[in-house]
Amino acid sequence: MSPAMSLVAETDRENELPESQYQKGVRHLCEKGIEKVPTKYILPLPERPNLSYKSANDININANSSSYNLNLPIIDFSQLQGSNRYHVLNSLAKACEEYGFFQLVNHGIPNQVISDMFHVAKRFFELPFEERSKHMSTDMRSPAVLESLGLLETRKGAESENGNCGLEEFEDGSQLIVMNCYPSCPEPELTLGMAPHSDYGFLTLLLQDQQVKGLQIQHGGNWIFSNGRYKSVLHRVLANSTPRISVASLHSLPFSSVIRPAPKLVNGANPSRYKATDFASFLDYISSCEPRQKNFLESRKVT
Ligand SMILES: O=C(O)CCC(=O)C(=O)O
Ligand SMILES: [Fe+2]
Repeated sequence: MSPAMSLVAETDRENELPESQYQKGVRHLCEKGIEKVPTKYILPLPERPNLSYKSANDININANSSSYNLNLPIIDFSQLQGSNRYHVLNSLAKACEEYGFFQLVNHGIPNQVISDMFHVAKRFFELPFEERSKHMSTDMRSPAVLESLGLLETRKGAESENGNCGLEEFEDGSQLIVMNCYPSCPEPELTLGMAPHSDYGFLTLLLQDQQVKGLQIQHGGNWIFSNGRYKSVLHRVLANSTPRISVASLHSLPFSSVIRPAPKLVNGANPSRYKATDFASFLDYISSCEPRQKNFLESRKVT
């Protein structure tokens, strides 16, 4: 679409809704039967997904690979306990360093549990707005928080008394389950399902819709805990004319922990590249309007 044509598309929007309707979330807007993407969600041209041409920096992640898709490293979880452990651990480290993403197979989670999870998420999002909105809260410590897009269920472990950044701290760490609902979008080429962001924390396990694709990752971004060795990669989700649900389980240290590069990875030759940070700073950052590319880690870089 040429810039002139896009200008016409952006100014020719009828039936814009009152601001109060937007605060009720995108799913609510879609339930109202919108036929065009409201102006406030239309992205400037350079930030829109180019659905016919994928930039070399964008990598689509989905179950059935197409010509644009990168072959993601595959980690066989069942082999982690066997004689192949050393090899699998090496592949895991390489995947985290090179891509910041991998596909986990033979994880042992029963198919029934996975389909129940999707079923529960779907049932929740199908509830009337009045029911869903009972869970609306900005307090991340409440057991369930409804944001405009998804439902977060938070579980906070006991605080660790150990101040170092060893893996044992994760045993008492925090888990956040995010159920994302991407309703059918009338004009997927004008917007995104989820803006570019990097996840906070140690590891995100993502359960994706097998039928509807949308997740894209970009090369770049660094993860604070590893002092830049393992990446918390920038990723985004395309809008789609078919509704999509995903469930992300974010595993991290206790919410109150201060996170900094692991002392073992910092020395004279490799000085700390990131400022210490905590979960509250992350929440402040992602709820701020700028910048659009929400790479929290970049914002914590020592300049
Ligand atoms: O929906 C997806 O595939 C990704 C969701 C995501 O990036 C997130 O919840 O942080
Ligand atoms: Fe994410």
